[in-house]
Amino acid sequence: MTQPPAPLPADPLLPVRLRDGAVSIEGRPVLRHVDLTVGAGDFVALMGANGSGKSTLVRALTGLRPLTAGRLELFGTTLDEFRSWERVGYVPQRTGAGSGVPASVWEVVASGRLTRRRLLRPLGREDRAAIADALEVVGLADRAKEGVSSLSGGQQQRVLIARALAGQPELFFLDEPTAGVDLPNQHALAESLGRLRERGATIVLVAHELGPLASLVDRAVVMRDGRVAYDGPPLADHEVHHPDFGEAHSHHHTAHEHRSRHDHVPSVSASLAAHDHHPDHREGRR
Ligand SMILES: Nc1ncnc2c1ncn2[C@@H]1O[C@H](COP(=O)(O)OP(=O)(O)OP(=O)(O)O)[C@@H](O)[C@H]1O
Repeated sequence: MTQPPAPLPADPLLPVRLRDGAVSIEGRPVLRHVDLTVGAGDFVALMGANGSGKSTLVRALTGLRPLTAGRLELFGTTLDEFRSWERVGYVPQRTGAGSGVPASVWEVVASGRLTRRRLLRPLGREDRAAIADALEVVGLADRAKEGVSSLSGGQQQRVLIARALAGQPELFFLDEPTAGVDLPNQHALAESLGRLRERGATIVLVAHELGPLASLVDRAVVMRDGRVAYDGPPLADHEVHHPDFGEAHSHHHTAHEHRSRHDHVPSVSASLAAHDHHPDHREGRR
């Protein structure tokens, strides 16, 4: 008989703590026995093959997909009781963000301010400043008036990030922000995320390959078949996709262990480090 996990003392300093999490979809187990702790200021990459459960895990961590078992706490509060959603930003997988939507870049980013605004109040000075700042961070301040659909895929991705940013969350989840994004825009994205990280944000993102993000990531969590197969310093992209990859690499850390490991150097081949990028290479920059 399996015992439910005993609750640990709440730790409001931990943005995410999932213990023995499971998700079943239509009776099929998609996540099993997932333990994941994310400390304040961590930059975690969720990696793994297609269908390994990365997106489902992110949805579970944002409360969008209910856990069928386990215990999830955000900032030390169990999901059932958690109300501070303004502290959490979520950038879903891009599905043609602007296609057919006649909204301007500014409008889309302003919509991310809704969680902070009081109901039916017009945007105040603080709201406008947060929107302008978010556009600045993603390098699209000069495109604010343009229609989202006129932007490239990579720029649309940055609009979505700015929308989440406008709400000034402390914890960001991004699902495959670099998917379908060309290399110059991946660099621009890495720069934006680097700025967020400098501000002390906690970032959890799904990535197939790290590319220009490699120099930012301080921990990789590799999913395999609905389980965490590896949790530790980033691996080179070819290691993650190696067919022999599996339990032998498993290396779970407790919150305490993790906090003491902040100074390790990512072992990823970071040949495309963000700082090598010249701003003129940014797509759409004028
Ligand atoms: N809404 C759904 N209905 C049915 N099955 C689903 C649903 N969402 C996910 N699954 C299944 O759960 C498994 C994990 O999917 P998930 O999207 O989490 O994987 P992933 O690692 O994010 O994959 P990808 O890299 O392709 O996005 C897959 O087998 C998928 O088919």
